Amino acid sequence: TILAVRELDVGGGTNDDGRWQKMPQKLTEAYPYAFTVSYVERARQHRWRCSDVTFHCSDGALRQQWIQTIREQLTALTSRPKHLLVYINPYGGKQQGECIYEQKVAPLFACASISTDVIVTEHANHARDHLKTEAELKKYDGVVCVGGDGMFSEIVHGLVSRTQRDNGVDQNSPEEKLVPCSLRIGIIPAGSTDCICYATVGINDPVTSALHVIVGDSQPMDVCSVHHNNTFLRYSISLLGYGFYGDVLADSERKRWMGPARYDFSGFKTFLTHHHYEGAVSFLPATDILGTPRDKTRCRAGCFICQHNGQLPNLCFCSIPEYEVGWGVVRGKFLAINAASMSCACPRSPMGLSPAAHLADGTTDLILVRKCSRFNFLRHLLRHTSKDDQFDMTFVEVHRVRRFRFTPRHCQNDSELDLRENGKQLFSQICRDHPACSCSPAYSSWNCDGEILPHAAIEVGVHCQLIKLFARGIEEQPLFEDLANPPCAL
Ligand SMILES: CCCCCCCCCCCCC/C=C/[C@@H](O)[C@H](CO)NC(=O)CCCCCCCCCCCCCCC
Ligand SMILES: Nc1ncnc2c1ncn2[C@@H]1O[C@H](COP(=O)(O)OP(=O)(O)OP(=O)(O)O)[C@@H](O)[C@H]1O
Ligand SMILES: [Ca+2]
Repeated sequence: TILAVRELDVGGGTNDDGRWQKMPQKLTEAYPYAFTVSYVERARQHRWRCSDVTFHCSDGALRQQWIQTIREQLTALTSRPKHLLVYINPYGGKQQGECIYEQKVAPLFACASISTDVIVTEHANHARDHLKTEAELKKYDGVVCVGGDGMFSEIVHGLVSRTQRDNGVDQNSPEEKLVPCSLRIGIIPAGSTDCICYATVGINDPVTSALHVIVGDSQPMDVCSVHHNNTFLRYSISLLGYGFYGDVLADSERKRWMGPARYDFSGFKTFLTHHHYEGAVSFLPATDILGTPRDKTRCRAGCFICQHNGQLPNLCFCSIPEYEVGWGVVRGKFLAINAASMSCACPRSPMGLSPAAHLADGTTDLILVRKCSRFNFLRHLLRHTSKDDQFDMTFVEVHRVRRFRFTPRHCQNDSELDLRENGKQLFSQICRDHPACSCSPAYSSWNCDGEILPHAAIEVGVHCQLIKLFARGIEEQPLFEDLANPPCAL
């Protein structure tokens, strides 16, 4: 794939790649007109690199003809962005955002003749609010964020809210069908988890992501809307987790100074605390789709399942009252309730929370981990780091759903609570106020893509392919990697 072409001044010796100098002087005298073509070269583990190849010719007009023809071909590729709006979070991950952008990404955008407006954010939600109200979106072919999953989430909230407002859609109604965003989003990874980038590109590497932006890739993605009592709370793209992942996040927020290691520290602490939470999960299973959460097939570039399911009518956002038919309910005590709308693969767990989940199939995988021993929970967690099936355990169940609701036990109808239960509720409240007590507190928090939600009772619906990323999904690794990388791939 060609990225750019430029003239090379052979006589003046100004070129810096040193390649032509290796040619015998006689040859450079005979072919003094040179031009350089930059192209994408695939490296190991889904990495892409920019490589150059220089061509020499004997006459200047011929060189101009080559350059002009290649430039015309490149301009004709309408999927490639020409103007981008870039937001950089200077405080994400290891605080390298600005440096990564200036050193690795900006030169590539310049080489591909992409113009950029760059905003270094000054506070949290700066990017979100700028997109929501001020940004002149008509000027751009896409929005790029430099940061982690939190920064990506800001961009999604800004763009989705803006699109709904521009189209007169009320975000507060959980039944409303949302209007898809037209601008694509690029992520230059510079965060702590980078799970969106990892699961859509296959690696968290800034140069690879920049090249996917330049070649104009497009990957649709599902977005979950989260409501509480007919009030909009947030959107989620990767993980909604109550219990374990909620508690890990709540604890780790107090340890931001530790950087990315805070998740391991809080993970270990939360694992030892071993709290469980009681409640009811009701859900609308996706029955009309291809694929299940226990499949061996994975969502990969050009995924057939996403294409197929993406075309199905999504009955949960229309006014057919019968959609209530077929809801399932599970009540009990849970260590974790997770909804993974995509695999959530990341360096910590290369297969992810739900390895067979799809990026754009209009569903989320609802994973219910019931109360069990610490030993069994550890076995379950450990399976996330290997190829073993984390769902093949008696205390774990998984459903592929279009919608779900969670009601913590102490929030349920008074009529459902008998006297004895009311007594327990009071007891739990006391426990919440006195953390030294060894029983579990009544409520956990929801971890919504790395943000804590203010309510435990929520209602969630999946909006199929609401946004698009500058990515193409993970490409299948070729059987013989070296054959896929011949030395002079143009
Ligand atoms: C024994 C090792 C087991 C390892 C099991 C690891 C499973 C990890 C699955 C990670 C899934 C991440 C999903 C991504 C969520 C993002 O939207 C969000 C924003 O960036 N990240 C987090 O909330 C950040 C969440 C980070 C969660 C980290 C959990 C670490 C668990 C460590 C448990 C240690 C137990 C050790 C017992 C000896
Ligand atoms: N200028 C800023 N100052 C402070 N916070 C910011 C600024 N810009 C963005 N943020 C906030 O910082 C939070 C974390 O950012 P980001 O996602 O880039 O990194 P991270 O948390 O280290 O990575 P991850 O989300 O992958 O774990 C985001 O929620 C974002 O809202
Ligand atoms: Ca999905």
